[in-house]
Amino acid sequence: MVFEGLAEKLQDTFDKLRGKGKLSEEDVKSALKEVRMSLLEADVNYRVVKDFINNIEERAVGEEVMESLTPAQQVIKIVKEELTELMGGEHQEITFADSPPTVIMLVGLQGSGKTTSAGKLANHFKKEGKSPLLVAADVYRPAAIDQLEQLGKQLDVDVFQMGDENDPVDIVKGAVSSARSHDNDIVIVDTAGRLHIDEELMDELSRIKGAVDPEEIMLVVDAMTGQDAVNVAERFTEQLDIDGMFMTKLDGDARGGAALSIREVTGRPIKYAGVGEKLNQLETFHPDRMASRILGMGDMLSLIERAEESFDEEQAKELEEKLREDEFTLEDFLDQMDQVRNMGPIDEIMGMIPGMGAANKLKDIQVEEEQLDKIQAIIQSMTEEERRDPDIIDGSRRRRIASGSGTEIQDVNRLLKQFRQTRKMMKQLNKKKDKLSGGGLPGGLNLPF
Ligand SMILES: Nc1nc2c(ncn2[C@@H]2O[C@H](COP(=O)(O)OP(=O)(O)OP(=O)(O)O)[C@@H](O)[C@H]2O)c(=O)[nH]1
Repeated sequence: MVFEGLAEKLQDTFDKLRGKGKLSEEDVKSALKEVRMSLLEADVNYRVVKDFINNIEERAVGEEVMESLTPAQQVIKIVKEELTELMGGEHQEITFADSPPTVIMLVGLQGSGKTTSAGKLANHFKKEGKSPLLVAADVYRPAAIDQLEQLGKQLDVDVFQMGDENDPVDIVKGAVSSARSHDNDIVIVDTAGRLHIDEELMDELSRIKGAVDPEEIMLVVDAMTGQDAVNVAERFTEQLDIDGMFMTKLDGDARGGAALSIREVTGRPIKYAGVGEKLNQLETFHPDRMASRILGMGDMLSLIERAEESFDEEQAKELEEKLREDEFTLEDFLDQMDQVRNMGPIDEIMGMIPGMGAANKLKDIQVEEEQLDKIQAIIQSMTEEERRDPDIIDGSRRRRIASGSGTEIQDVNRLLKQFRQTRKMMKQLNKKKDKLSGGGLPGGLNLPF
């Protein structure tokens, strides 16, 4: 889960503070000492931690907070505000061109996730109704061109390429004029990466920048590389004057050192985050929501957005219809489960629900994940007919399904019972909803478990 280790420690510190009632200056100072340690252990840049703690101390150790009715809450509120500020305050949008196309140039080291992120951005903008063009400007790694072509096919997005024998500057120029004539309003350029920053790479990127004057130079950095990512970002900012960052692999970053330091060190904000390998696993980066998640206060807005990225509008409508007509089958149950799992690991999803965030409450989630695997295996072991009409599943069929899925007969029984209850509940919920609003459940959020 994103920032799992850090979140757990900070939440422990604040739980202790909450338990105290009245706070002394000493209490606040010792809590801040713990916060400081946790941030350093999370690999946050030393200078950043120092300023951060000083700012909080200045605001928190004073009469106003100490004398308030809820001093612990006040301290936590200040920490949340400062964490938000640390990550850049308000979410920063990319700059769109007055007259399209908007050119987004993705830069970064090899393996940072540039090509995948280009695909994610194209998918994201397409869902917003735009018409993106992906540009293959990495001519040194022929596989990168193929990879982009594949992504384009998968997403049904246009790809511009001129093979690997042309100058990237000419390719990008060609792409921009092609976008103009084909009404592509966003051009996403996948540039070459190197293992290390070198003059040749920077020179090429500068030439592309000079030739097409992109609205947005976005550095793709890998969160898992911690302070190395921060150093890379510093160099790219100095040499190329980047506008913002796409931080990848945040899903695997339990510490959070790069995400928490990079804006303060470079002065450039994170605009998007990658939270998985799949193309819908992109998050618009909102510092306040991220701070809220770290402090265990949940993040419903990102959860809803993630659902919107993952759920297919058409499927949602179909499902709603089925629920209404009472035709919801185990097949649909399985589809829904797939879609929910598509949103990301269950612990991460749960962490976005207010009150569920406390990382220590999420320890059981691993078990939940196994439970979901089991359910999936059971349904997959049924025949099509059984999935459509579970009432025909008698004793001997149950035995067959259990052995086919490597589960116990009780597991099959439990699932069938749960399914019947869900169906009943959905029907009632739909009736109520109909009465209240004359409409069905909101698209895509009909979770059957
Ligand atoms: N878990 C996770 N993996 C990611 C994410 N973004 C990219 N990856 C993975 O990181 C690896 C490298 O991604 P690429 O997109 O090929 O990297 P690249 O920067 O284009 O590489 P070069 O073309 O060599 O410069 C792939 O295995 C991706 O699936 C992310 O947000 N989370």
